Amino acid sequence: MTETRAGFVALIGEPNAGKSTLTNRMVGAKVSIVTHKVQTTRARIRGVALEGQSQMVFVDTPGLFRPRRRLDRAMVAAAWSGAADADVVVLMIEAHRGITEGVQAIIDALTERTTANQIVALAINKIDRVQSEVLLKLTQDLNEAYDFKETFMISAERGHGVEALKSWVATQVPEGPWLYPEDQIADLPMRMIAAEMTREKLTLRLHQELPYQLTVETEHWEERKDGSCKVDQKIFVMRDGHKGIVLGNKGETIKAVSKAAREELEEFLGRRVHLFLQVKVRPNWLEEKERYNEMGLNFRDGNA
Ligand SMILES: Nc1nc2c(ncn2[C@@H]2O[C@H](COP(=O)(O)OP(=O)(O)OP(=O)(O)O)[C@@H](O)[C@H]2O)c(=O)[nH]1
Repeated sequence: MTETRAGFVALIGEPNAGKSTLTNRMVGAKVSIVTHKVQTTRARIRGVALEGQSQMVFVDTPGLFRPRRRLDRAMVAAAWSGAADADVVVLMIEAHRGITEGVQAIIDALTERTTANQIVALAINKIDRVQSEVLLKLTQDLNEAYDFKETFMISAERGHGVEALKSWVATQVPEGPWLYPEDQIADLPMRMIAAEMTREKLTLRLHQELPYQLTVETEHWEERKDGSCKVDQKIFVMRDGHKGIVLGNKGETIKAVSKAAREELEEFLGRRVHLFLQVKVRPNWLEEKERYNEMGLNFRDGNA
């Protein structure tokens, strides 16, 4: 009864189906610190959601059906790998678009690409955009086309049906220990995650040169009316010489880092980001950082 459950959940669907919106809703504020650390493994982890004793790890299937005109077989095969490891696969469809060519292609591939152990469900999204008759007919047609274990009608944006879907998925992931310890999925303010992303890109770019001698802080986060956000970050280094290294020849290092971090943040948030990086020399940041960490720790423990 109190057995823990944990598993991988893949949301698949055509671009724009609402996968990011749904993930964000299900994961909520609990964005995962592992998100950007586990990316090098096969599937990219979008977030970890908890429901009761269940841990659901949402994996991304990047660019699954992007080639809209001609579905290049090799490309689709590669993209399916994210879904292949998932315990639960949720196909997301846009209600108002119905069974498009792309949706049909995914359904055709489902039988071949999924194994008997995998649970495949259907989520018809954007139900706010259609009449109920249309929805019922679509549900029927889709379930004739494929034997989905369960069908959900949702509006990821408005939140309708999302809780039902989440609770159901929680019961479908296999019994077993959690995949990520709870302290790794503690609430992390988005600012910290964004800073961590930039720090990681710097570390990757600079290799051994100064991995732990710099720190990144998000100073300002502004939500813009057009849906994008503006993020200002400061990179603190200990010496003038380090500043030069971080900037690189004609600023090329900082430019590359900024681009990589921005792209990752955009993908994570599912929207446009304007990222501004500034390098500052602050000889004592290491000690300050320790205090900061301590505060961060207290912040998390503060719930108790
Ligand atoms: N009307 C309506 N719009 C929605 C709903 N869910 C998502 N959207 C919108 O659909 C668009 C695409 O949503 P995303 O979540 O970015 O879709 P995605 O599947 O992650 O897209 P890719 O990243 O291109 O694969 C956004 O403009 C959302 O605001 C919904 O329930 N109703």
